Amino acid sequence: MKSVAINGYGTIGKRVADAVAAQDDMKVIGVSKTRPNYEARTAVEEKGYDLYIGIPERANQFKEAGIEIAGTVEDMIQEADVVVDCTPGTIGPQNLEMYKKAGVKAIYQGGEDHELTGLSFNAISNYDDSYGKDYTRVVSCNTTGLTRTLSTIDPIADIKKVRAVMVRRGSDPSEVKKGPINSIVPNPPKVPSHHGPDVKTVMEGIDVTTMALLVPTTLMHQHNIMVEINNEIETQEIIDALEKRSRVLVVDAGEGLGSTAELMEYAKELGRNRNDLYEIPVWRESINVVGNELYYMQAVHQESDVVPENIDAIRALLEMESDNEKSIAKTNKAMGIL
Ligand SMILES: NC(=O)C1=CN([C@@H]2O[C@H](COP(=O)(O)OP(=O)(O)OC[C@H]3O[C@@H](n4cnc5c(N)ncnc54)[C@H](O)[C@@H]3O)[C@@H](O)[C@H]2O)C=CC1
Ligand SMILES: O=C(OP(=O)(O)O)[C@H](O)COP(=O)(O)O
Repeated sequence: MKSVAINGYGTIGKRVADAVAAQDDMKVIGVSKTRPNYEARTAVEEKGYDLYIGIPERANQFKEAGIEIAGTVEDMIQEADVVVDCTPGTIGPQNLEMYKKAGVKAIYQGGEDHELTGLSFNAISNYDDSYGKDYTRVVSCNTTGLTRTLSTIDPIADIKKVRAVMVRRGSDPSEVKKGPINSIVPNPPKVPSHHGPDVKTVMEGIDVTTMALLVPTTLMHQHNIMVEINNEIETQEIIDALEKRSRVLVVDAGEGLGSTAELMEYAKELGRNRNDLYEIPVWRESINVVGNELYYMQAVHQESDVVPENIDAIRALLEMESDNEKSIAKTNKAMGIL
């Protein structure tokens, strides 16, 4: 049983904690917060996690709020085999020295640059690269979505180049101070966005360029993907491959799943923890091979698709399972992923 610490208990961290707790070969030894808010309280009182604080000077604030703490982040990581760093992008790099000093392995998230760890992770495309290593980075939610479908398509279609337009959610549901609320914003306004270069960190040699914009929605990103392919292939072969791939769902707009809102409603029907949709839904009607070009559209539940990837990254770093498909299957089973 391996011991996992989760540093930063926000959108991603709280989901990673629950996903770790659902596995039979690893356990949560602590989670961390910087403020005594409702997430800190539920972590302790509802979930039963030991809570550590990221800013030691704030111990009194937790005491005054009546939220029990077990120590500081430095204390937490002493006991861990691996720490999953789910702090915001600006904090993560500062933590690396602390992890090195404590001799603990660490997994970062997609808000960090690839250069921080020199290694990035996706369970389907490059699990082996992180096997036994000290530090890796699970690529961002959008990059994970692109990588899952492209690495399923490449072996049968032989991808020549990819061009994608990424429609990104403006903010997460609880981010009340972020927008846009009445605008479509090229973001970044320059091309490429970070997603194309990021896919290259987990799919060596792929030619992929992306452009991105923000829209006023809080749940799900949406991708429009154009792929030039070398192999002659039928549309149905692409559909079959995507249907076989776990963590990817071919969905029918005609069955009432024609929008991101309906997909999130579908996730509620599935009865998942927090109504999460860990899989990447691809609209069946959009999948179309025309000559040497493949077109498709997909969506990404930004809060959850990277969560199972973090579990597989733990198994890779700690050499708990050498076969990526076995780790993926084990994670999927524990989390009820299709
Ligand atoms: N929200 C999303 O849609 C996704 C986020 N990511 C990445 O995951 C990472 C975390 O993002 P979120 O969970 O959205 O952020 P968040 O803001 O929801 O949560 C961050 C957590 O870190 C805590 N924190 C802040 N400073 C800290 C410190 N010094 N020590 C310990 N904890 C500290 C905060 O209190 C908060 O609990 C980022 O790299 C982000 O880019 C990746 C995929 C999707
Ligand atoms: O990794 C994400 O998106 P991204 O892949 O578009 O950077 C997450 O949705 C977090 O994005 P944010 O850093 O804008 O909150």
